[in-house]
Amino acid sequence: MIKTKKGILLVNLGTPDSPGTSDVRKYLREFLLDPRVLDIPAFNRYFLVNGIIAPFRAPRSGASYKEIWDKEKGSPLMYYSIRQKELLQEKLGDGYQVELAMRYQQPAIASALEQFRKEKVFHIRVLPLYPQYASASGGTVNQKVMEEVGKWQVVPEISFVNSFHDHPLMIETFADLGRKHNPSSYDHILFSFHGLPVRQLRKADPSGRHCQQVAGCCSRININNRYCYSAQCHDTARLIASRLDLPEERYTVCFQSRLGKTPWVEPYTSDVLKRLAAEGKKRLLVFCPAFVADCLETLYEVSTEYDEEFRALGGEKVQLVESLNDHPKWIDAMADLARY
Ligand SMILES: C=CC1=C(C)c2cc3[nH]c(cc4nc(cc5[nH]c(cc1n2)c(C)c5CCC(=O)O)C(CCC(=O)O)=C4C)c(C)c3C=C
Ligand SMILES: [Fe+2]
Ligand SMILES: [Fe+2]
Repeated sequence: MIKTKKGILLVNLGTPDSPGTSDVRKYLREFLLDPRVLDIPAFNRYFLVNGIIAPFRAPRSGASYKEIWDKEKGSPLMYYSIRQKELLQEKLGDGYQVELAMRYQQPAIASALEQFRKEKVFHIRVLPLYPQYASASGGTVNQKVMEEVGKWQVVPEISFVNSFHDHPLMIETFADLGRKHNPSSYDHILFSFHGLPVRQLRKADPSGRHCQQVAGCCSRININNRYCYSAQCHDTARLIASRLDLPEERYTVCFQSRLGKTPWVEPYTSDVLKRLAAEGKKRLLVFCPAFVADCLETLYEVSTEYDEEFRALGGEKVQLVESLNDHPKWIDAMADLARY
């Protein structure tokens, strides 16, 4: 029997090369021209991205990226992902070869796969770094990998992780990170997930009649909705809350980062902030369990924008719980997901 290393391909979203407008525009164009992300007719997508989003959003997003950009290390999403790759390689040892890729921009999925081919690694497990499944996140990663290996003469033996929203070690890591902030000293706890257009949830519903059409459709996960993004988000939040002994009335699940005017999964985090401020709540602790590394959506949108929004409404503090980043228990969770 010929012994070879086993390959692990970690894939996260990607980030611009710099916070400069032209790099951010390049990044946004590649990202938003993906039909799994902006799932509208191709003509409308090209018009929206090239005519509106790239020219108008890029300078604004660039200014936000500047706020979180580290002078030496660059984008937080990138440097935490590199660290995760290094630590996972250390943990798994010589029997495995770990590569990191980004779905958009660099390092490209094709180059990471090429590394495996060069090293004669023909067993590969793909681990998209998104706990909850969405076609716009893990779905597009796995599709891209299939497209790339589909061009090879020898198609490798390959497996894909779809999602890991309830992985016990990941749940425990979020709970550990939350405990550091002493949740009982906050008036309310939010679990703020990245949002998703409602039409994408509907398309992922195998029955076509349940998700977003029946009240409370996905507040509980079951065999029929187990790959529903919203159902997985609610389940992740419920599991973290239960590790922290938080009763239901002490926390709210909500969704941030809406883009455009079409309906996205509700409740929107902004609306929840308004309701809580009106109820007289002053201090909020916010988990962002759709992300495994701190990034623009946590460090800027939550820590800066939502904090300012909430203070303007009479609140005192929005405190972000840091992401999984390089927490040793999260590296154990990754190793558990990776080993085969
Ligand atoms: C149609 C638009 C978008 C969908 C659908 C979407 C899904 C989605 N995104 C993530 C994770 C991340 N998104 C990030 C940034 C980001 N997301 C969108 C749009 C959609 N995302 C935009 C336009 C941006 C860019 C930033 C901005 O201009 O505001 C990031 C952060 C990247 C970074 O460099 O820090 C992450 C991570 C998930 C998990 C997801 C589906 C569930
Ligand atoms: Fe996003
Ligand atoms: Fe649903």
